[in-house]
Amino acid sequence: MSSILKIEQLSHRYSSTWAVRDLNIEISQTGIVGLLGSNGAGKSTTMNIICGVLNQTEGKVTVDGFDIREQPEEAKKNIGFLPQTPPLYADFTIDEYLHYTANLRAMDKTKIKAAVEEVKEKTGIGHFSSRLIKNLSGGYKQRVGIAQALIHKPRLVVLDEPTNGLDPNQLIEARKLIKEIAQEHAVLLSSHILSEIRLVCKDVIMIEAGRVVFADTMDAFDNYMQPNSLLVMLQNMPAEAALLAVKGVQKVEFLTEKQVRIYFDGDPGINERIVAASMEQNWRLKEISADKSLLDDTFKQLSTLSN
Ligand SMILES: Nc1ncnc2c1ncn2[C@@H]1O[C@H](COP(=O)(O)OP(=O)(O)OP(=O)(O)O)[C@@H](O)[C@H]1O
Repeated sequence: MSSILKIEQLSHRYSSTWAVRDLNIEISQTGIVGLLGSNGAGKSTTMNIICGVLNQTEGKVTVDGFDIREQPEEAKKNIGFLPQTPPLYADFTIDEYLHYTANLRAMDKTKIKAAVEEVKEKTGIGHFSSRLIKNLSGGYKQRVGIAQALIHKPRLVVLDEPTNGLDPNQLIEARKLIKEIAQEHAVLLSSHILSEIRLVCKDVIMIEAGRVVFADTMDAFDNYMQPNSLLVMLQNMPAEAALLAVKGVQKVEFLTEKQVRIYFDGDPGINERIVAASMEQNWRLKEISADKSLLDDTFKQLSTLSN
């Protein structure tokens, strides 16, 4: 399969500080790839370079085989971009705006009308066609932003923090829409929120201080990010001191009569030691599992450490 996006040895410097260093990324199929990183990690810089908004200091980016710097017009035919602040015109209606963006994309004039209808249908904004953009809710403005990124049917759709600032209902709708889009397009989506990336992405690229620190499937990421707490169900709950006596246990938090959260030092041998202690002291262990609910915190700690 031909590569949709290929980034080779990409580096970018703003005056004296490097925002991106030696980045290599390849996307060859539809689906959603998450670009995860804390604030200032280099996500927007990378996306702006991919989309030809910013010229890189070093390295090469090709989209659908075209170099974004050397053949920008060809490359941009296959890029749809939703920047962090959507480029909307408040005094345009949805229809006016989408016709305008289609013209900016130098689309074949005879195809624009049908393309506008199709993208409105896809993003669920058809019923607001003649409403001014300034009178739309945040969630609908975001949809219009996504619609302009899709209008020319690019192979690659780049969404910079698309779920930022949405309320819980809008979030659910936006995730659903992005998943639908990913059936036909390769989507690169950035976020600084791990749980957000987990909800929508199959693959994740984590960057910190401009460098890739992890790139694989979301499942592999969960294994890489070993949580340092466990959820343990015990029929005969012991006293705190008995749990703290198990080697590696640093803190315990009783959640219910039978469930306890155990914080440990990161040594994976903890499971076996808890099982052994339970057998010896008749705690009647029912279940022991990695505590994924705190992974967001682990991610925050990891990203602070690498800064
Ligand atoms: N125009 C600029 N001039 C100078 N430095 C910049 C500029 N834009 C970004 N930076 C710096 O480059 C680094 C990467 O920024 P970037 O915006 O790419 O990160 P990010 O991961 O997108 O973070 P955020 O989510 O906060 O936008 C940061 O240290 C930032 O301060």
